[in-house]
Amino acid sequence: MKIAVIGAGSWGTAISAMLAEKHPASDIRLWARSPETVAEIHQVKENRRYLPGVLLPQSLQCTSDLKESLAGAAVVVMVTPSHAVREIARKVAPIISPDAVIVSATKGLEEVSLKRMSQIIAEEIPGLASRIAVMSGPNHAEEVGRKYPSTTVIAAKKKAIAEQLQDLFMLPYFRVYTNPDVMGVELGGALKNIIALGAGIADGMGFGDNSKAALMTRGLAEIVRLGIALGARPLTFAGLSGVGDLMVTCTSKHSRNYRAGLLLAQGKTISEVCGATNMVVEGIRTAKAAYSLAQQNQIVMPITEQMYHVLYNHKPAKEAVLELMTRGKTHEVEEVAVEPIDWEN
Ligand SMILES: NC(=O)C1=CN([C@@H]2O[C@H](COP(=O)(O)OP(=O)(O)OC[C@H]3O[C@@H](n4cnc5c(N)ncnc54)[C@H](O)[C@@H]3O)[C@@H](O)[C@H]2O)C=CC1
Ligand SMILES: O=C(CO)COP(=O)(O)O
Repeated sequence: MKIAVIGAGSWGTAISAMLAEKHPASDIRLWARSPETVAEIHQVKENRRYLPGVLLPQSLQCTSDLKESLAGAAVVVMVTPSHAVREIARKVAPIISPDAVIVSATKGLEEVSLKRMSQIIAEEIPGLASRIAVMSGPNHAEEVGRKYPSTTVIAAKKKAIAEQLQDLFMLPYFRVYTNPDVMGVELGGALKNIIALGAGIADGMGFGDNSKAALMTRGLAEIVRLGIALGARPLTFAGLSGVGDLMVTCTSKHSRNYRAGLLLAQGKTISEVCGATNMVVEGIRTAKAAYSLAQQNQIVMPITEQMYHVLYNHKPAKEAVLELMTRGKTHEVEEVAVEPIDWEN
C-alpha cells in the first residue's frame, strides 16, 4: 500500500513517522515543499527545522515532487498550514487516484470563505467529496514524535472510512477514536487556537490559574454555541477534539498559539509574533474567520470578538479583559435542542 503525507512541517513529519513505523513494508511518502528538507530527511533521518530530536524511520520516503508522492496512493493525508490548503488541493486534484481516501489533519478556517478544511478539499477535489475524513485531537507533534501516549479523533461521514483510517493509524502510543461529526471535530480543532492565544496573553499579563480556567471554560462555551448553530454535535466538543485539544493548547509549552499569546502580551505585533517562529500560528487567521462567522450567524462569542480586536484593531489586552469581565450579566448554560448526527450510508 502507498500513503502520501502532504506537508512536512512538524505534524506532517510526525504523522509520516508513525505511519512508516506501523507499516514498514508500505510506501509512505512525505511531500515537502523544500528540497533541503527532502535531502535532510534522506541523509540524517531527521527534520531539524520542524521536528528536531526525532529520529525518523529508515523506510520513510520524502520528495518535493507532488506527482511522485501521490501516484498510486490509496490514502492521502493533507497537513499543510490552512492558508495553503486550497492551493495544494487544487494541485492534488488532477493527480490523486480516483479511489483514494483523503484525511485532513490541518486545523483552521479559510480567511475569506470562512470554510473548514474538508469543505475546501471537497470543493477542489469534488470527485472524492464523500471520501474525505478529518483527524484532530490533543496531538503536539513534539510528543507524538517521541511516542508519548496520545489520543486523537478521526471523523468521516461514512463509518467504513473512519474505521479503515482508525486501523491505519492506531499504535500502542497513538489511540484513535472515530466520530461521524466531521464539522464538530474540525471546528473544535480550529477554534481552540483562538482561546490559546488568549491563554498566552493572560499568562503574559501575569494573571493566574483562575483566569486561564475561565478562558478555557467560557471559550469552550462559545465554541459549542457556534458549533451548534452551524450543525455540529455538542457532545463532540466534550471529547478529545474539543475540550481535549483546548486543554493541551492552552497549557502546553509546545503550543505555538499559546506562545504567540505570550508575545502579544509583551506588546509585539502580529508580524513580530509570526516572524519570531518558522511555524504556523493558526489562531491568528482563525480569529478573523471565526469573528466573521459569529457575526454572520449572530452568535455571541465574546472572547473571539475581543481576540479579534486585540489582533486586528490594536485594542490593548487590558481593555479587552475589562470588557469581558464587565459585559452584561448572563446565565451559564443555555438549553438547546439538537438533532443527533449519525453515519451516512
Ligand atoms: N504541530 C503540531 O503539533 C500540530 C499541528 N497541527 C496542524 O497541522 C497543520 C500544519 O502544521 P505544522 O505541521 O505544525 O506546520 P509547521 O508550522 O511545523 O510548519 C509549516 C510547514 O508548512 C509548510 N508551508 C508553509 N507555507 C506553505 C505553502 N504555502 N504551501 C505548502 N507548504 C507550506 C512549511 O514549509 C512547513 O513545512 C496546521 O494546521 C496545524 O494547526 C495539528 C495537530 C498538531
Ligand atoms: O493543534 C495543535 C496540537 O493539538 C498544535 O497547535 P498549537 O501548537 O498552537 O497548540
